[in-house]
Amino acid sequence: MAAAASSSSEGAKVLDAYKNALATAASVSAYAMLARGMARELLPDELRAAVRWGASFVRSRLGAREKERHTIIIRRTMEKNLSPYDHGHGYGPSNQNNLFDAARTYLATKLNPRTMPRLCLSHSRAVEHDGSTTLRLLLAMEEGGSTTDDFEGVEFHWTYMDAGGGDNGNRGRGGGGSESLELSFDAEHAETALEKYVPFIMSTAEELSRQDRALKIFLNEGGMWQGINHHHPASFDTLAMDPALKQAVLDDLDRFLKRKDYYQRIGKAWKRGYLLYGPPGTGKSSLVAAMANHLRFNLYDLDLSGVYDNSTLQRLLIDMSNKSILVIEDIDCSFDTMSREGPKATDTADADGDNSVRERYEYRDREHHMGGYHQERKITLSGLLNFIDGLWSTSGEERIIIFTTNYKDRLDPALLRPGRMDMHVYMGYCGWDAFKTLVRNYHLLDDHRMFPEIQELLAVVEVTPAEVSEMLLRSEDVDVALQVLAEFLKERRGETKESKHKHGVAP
Ligand SMILES: Nc1ncnc2c1ncn2[C@@H]1O[C@H](COP(=O)(O)OP(=O)(O)OP(=O)(O)O)[C@@H](O)[C@H]1O
Repeated sequence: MAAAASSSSEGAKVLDAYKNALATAASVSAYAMLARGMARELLPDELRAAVRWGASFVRSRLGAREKERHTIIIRRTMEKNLSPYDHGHGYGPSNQNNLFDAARTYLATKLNPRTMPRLCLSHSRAVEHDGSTTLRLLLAMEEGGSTTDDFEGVEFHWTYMDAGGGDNGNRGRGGGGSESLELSFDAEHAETALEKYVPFIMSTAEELSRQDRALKIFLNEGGMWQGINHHHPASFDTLAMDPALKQAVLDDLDRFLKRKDYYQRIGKAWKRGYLLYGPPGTGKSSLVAAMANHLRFNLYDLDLSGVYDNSTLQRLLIDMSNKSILVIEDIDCSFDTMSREGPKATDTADADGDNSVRERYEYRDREHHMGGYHQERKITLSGLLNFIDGLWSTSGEERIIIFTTNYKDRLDPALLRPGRMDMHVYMGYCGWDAFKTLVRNYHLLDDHRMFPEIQELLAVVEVTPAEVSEMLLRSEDVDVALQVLAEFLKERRGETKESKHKHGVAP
């Protein structure tokens, strides 16, 4: 009985001790919570940081050692003495840290408004290389906000800090000196961060800005470029042309974009030349627009009749921005085939005393009436080609030059020489594949009972995509439109037969 009493009092003691321990634990955690709350309210930032450091130090001594972390601070503006462009003029746009802008543009694609409860949204006006502006909507983190990005299996942690307090995204360029982005990662990944991740951010941001940019077309007037917005709807999807050729052009453009290092390594100007040829109305201009839209490059449409000497041409070429396309349409009309070189004394008349050669040179040297006075036209094709080769090999990147012509056989051999134009693209009459693209564009149609008849007709009739487009647009009713097209093709077939018969050609 005594034993039983003693064991029950032992049990009560154990229970009491357990209860006490529980009460102590509860009050410790309550105090800890209370202390954390008070510390948040009362302690200054520096002291809180010191306490955090102390806690992490104790943790690292007591528990498993934490991995060492590194942090890179990317400030919005560079320190005065760090800016390579600052020559003591104080802060200005030259102090803008491009990496900050690039990181913000990149991070905007990583922020998810569905999962992140607080984000900033700004509508900013970005200034492009050519001085034009583009409006951009940008999501950004608010002060103290953070996000994690996974790159090649490594976690990169981003935090946005603003010692000046908020107002994210509404500052003018050069303002916001207290803003920064902090990039932290495990120390062992420092190399990946600097050598891969940061360059990846820069190139991704550049690509994103390129996609955003409003395109422009510049025309030369009075020796200067005048730009207007370029909203041509042509795309490689809507372009009616041989599918294999279309793919080859697309692949060539994409390869060109990716080859900066390659061009640098082989010491060649980062440029590419295309010669587009074919009858009128086969889509050469449409292809130029599709290329500009695909690359998001501005177009510079050079009208050589407005360029009177090589120095004007040189200025125009120098004034072009990078990532642009220079187009010279109907190149066969811009130069006489013999005007490539200057006239030599012996060339002024040919062996028979015929003056035709001289006359042809005179095309080049003919005086042009310009604004009330006469000026000699001195621009030559060799001048043009040399300027382009020379200038672009020393300045300018990602340049494309496109010549178009309806008559390739009339072109100067200098232009057709291998290596001069990288790709010759023939834009031909409307074939079956091109027709299917057009009918899909205009009538959202992939099949129709009249297709076999039209396919047969297209195999024997020379008709341009422009003519087919016109017939397809005659009616919104696809049955009527296809009927109109079939009639047109039959008529053209009849004309062709008649003409062959007249000229004694076997049909
Ligand atoms: N291959 C094509 N794909 C889609 N549409 C085309 C094509 N070819 C012509 N078109 C239509 O015809 C119109 C005129 O074509 P475009 O100006 O591109 O031809 P072009 O070959 O440049 O003619 P030109 O030699 O007379 O300048 C275009 O606006 C477009 O609507």
